[in-house]
Amino acid sequence: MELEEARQLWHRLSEQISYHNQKYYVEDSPEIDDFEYDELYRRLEQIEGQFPELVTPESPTQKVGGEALNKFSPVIHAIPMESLHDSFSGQEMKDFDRRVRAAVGNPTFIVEPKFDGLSVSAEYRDGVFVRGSTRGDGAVGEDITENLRTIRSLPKKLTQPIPFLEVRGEVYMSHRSFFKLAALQELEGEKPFKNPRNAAAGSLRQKNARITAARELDIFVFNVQQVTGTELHSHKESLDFLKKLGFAVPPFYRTCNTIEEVLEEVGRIGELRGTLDYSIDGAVVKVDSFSQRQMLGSTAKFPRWAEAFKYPPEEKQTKLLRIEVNVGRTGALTPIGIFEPVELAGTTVSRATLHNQDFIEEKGIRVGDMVVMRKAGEIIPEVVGVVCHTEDSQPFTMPEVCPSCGAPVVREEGEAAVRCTNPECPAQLLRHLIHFCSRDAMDIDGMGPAVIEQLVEKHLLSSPADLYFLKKEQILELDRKGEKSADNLIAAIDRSKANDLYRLIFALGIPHVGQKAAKLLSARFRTIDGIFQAEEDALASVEGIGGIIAQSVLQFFALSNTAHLIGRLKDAGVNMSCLTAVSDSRFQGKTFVLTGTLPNLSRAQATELIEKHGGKVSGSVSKKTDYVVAGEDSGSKLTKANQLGVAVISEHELEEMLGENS
Ligand SMILES: NC(=O)c1ccc[n+]([C@@H]2O[C@H](COP(=O)([O-])OP(=O)(O)OC[C@H]3O[C@@H](n4cnc5c(N)ncnc54)[C@H](O)[C@@H]3O)[C@@H](O)[C@H]2O)c1
Ligand SMILES: [Zn+2]
Repeated sequence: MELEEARQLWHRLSEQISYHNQKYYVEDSPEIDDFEYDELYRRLEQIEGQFPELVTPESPTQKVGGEALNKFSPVIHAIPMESLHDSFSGQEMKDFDRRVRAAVGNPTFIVEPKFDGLSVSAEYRDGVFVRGSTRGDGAVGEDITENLRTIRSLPKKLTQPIPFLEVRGEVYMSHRSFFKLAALQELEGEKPFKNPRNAAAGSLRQKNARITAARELDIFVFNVQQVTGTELHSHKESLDFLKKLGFAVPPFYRTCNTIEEVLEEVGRIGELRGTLDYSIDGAVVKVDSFSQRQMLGSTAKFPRWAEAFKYPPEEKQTKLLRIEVNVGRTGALTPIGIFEPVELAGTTVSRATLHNQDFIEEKGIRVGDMVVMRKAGEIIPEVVGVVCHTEDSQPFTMPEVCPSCGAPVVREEGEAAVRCTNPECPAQLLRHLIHFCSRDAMDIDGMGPAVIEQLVEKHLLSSPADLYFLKKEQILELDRKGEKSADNLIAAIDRSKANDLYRLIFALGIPHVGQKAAKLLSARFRTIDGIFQAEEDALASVEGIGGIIAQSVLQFFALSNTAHLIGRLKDAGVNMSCLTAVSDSRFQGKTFVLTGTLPNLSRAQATELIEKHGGKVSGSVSKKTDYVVAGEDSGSKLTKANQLGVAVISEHELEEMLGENS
């Protein structure tokens, strides 16, 4: 390769790497997996090895990845938070061993798991936690003290009042907590994190530490950055010291004297990794003795006394036996591939999401195909691609009805997913109920997700209508529900029966019908039956309701389950009429004439009121006039109205026609 060619390649690679660094470190939402990233990085390293003149301080190989965000205050790291150099083969590990031996003679190594989370520093004064920060670019990080404080496994007070201590560790999310969070995010219609590492990073770097607190993070502490009043001589000694102070240190590590032992332990950790409840993306090999570490020193980016070994993602071939369709809690249908079981990174894999029809088509997947499976982010298996079709391979198409309830499904414009729209679909029940009771919908105080979940589990709720038939004794069976709170809950349910119609319409969860559209529909059609009977034209002609909403309303009311649900809500005594007259159109098509002086309203005010409700105000009385609103000193217009037999009303009567909320 010529220098010029190398320079171009260098530019391209460093641009790509910088882009992915931004996605990964700053946005916590990578687009490629670590393995692919590592390949780009290694190509850059190779080019720089061949053409050292290309290396600048700006090169991604010379900088620690992250960048402090200005939403947090900066923290200057007194001791730089370095990265680690990666090895991908036994040969590279042997090279590392040789370099170390050349410099220090006979080293002792410690081999630990490499936790895949977010690197942080925590500082203690007199044994009390005072400050925490992210690694950032290694020199300057972000102040995340309040966020770190919410992590239970990080001690806030040490067992000894050490005058000053700074430690380094990795914040992570257990797989159990990750799956729990992903389920919650799905329920709330949020975009779930791709893997536990992003979940940990995204949860920790929250401006609002209360969000962090809800996220169940953990930490392993593996290094003493600075300490006063104590002399430490080796890594092993410092891990013991940290443990005694109350820190969670790596749950296992091994002392090795030869590279053979090191490689054996690296292999063992590799086999173990699928069985752990936290993600590891490698093993770290460290020189134990601090005096030897000092002799080895550091490069601009990482210490020469440590090396990370990265396990390649495991890939295996297997056969796609069939595709099941799962209905999520948002009603989205997801095709799930069922495979001949294979061992991948320590666990047996037989299922993987195929996401949606587009994914299946892009990859050309057919039932019966031989495919390559990979475990991404160490926990979620994925299909990399098709190896070959077999004789009996069959193309797959998504069903047109919901596999859970049989209702027709719809694919919304611009969306990859198809959804079931049935308001009583059992798969979506929980989410529907939570929405139904929420503040902007039926506003049932005390009926939150936890209570609803218990009621569903006990089979006491299988439709929103069931809420209105709940008995106090049934509520008393729930956790932490005493007499008083059961009474309150029953009262809140009861109160919600009197809600205005728009709340009910919104609560039904009709696709595309938000609170605003619910208000417009309620005001225009006045009753649930009015909406039920409305034709598409009538629906679409309401200002603010477009064709899409009209279609969606029509589809929703055409479902037999909808009629059934509304029937039961009616039986329960839930209000089905519009109670407010805010900008409704009850005077649609009516013409008014104002005459004389009205007792309270000016002409302008009266006109505004009539127009607000869809009426027209005209200057002269004719046969087409519907009402003449007459005040004091009405003259010829009143006479004319009487002659033509047009209804004459007073201001008071006009107001009565509008009800209270005019
Ligand atoms: N997918 C993407 O787009 C993307 C982008 C950027 C970076 N990445 C990933 O991040 C890696 C580079 O990130 P990096 O510079 O933070 O390096 P790194 O994560 O590979 O290694 C350094 C880190 O390991 C952590 N660590 C975990 N356990 C440890 C232990 N027992 N002892 C010491 N340190 C331990 C430390 O906190 C340290 O910050 C890449 O190799 C890639 O895997 C991915
Ligand atoms: Zn369904």
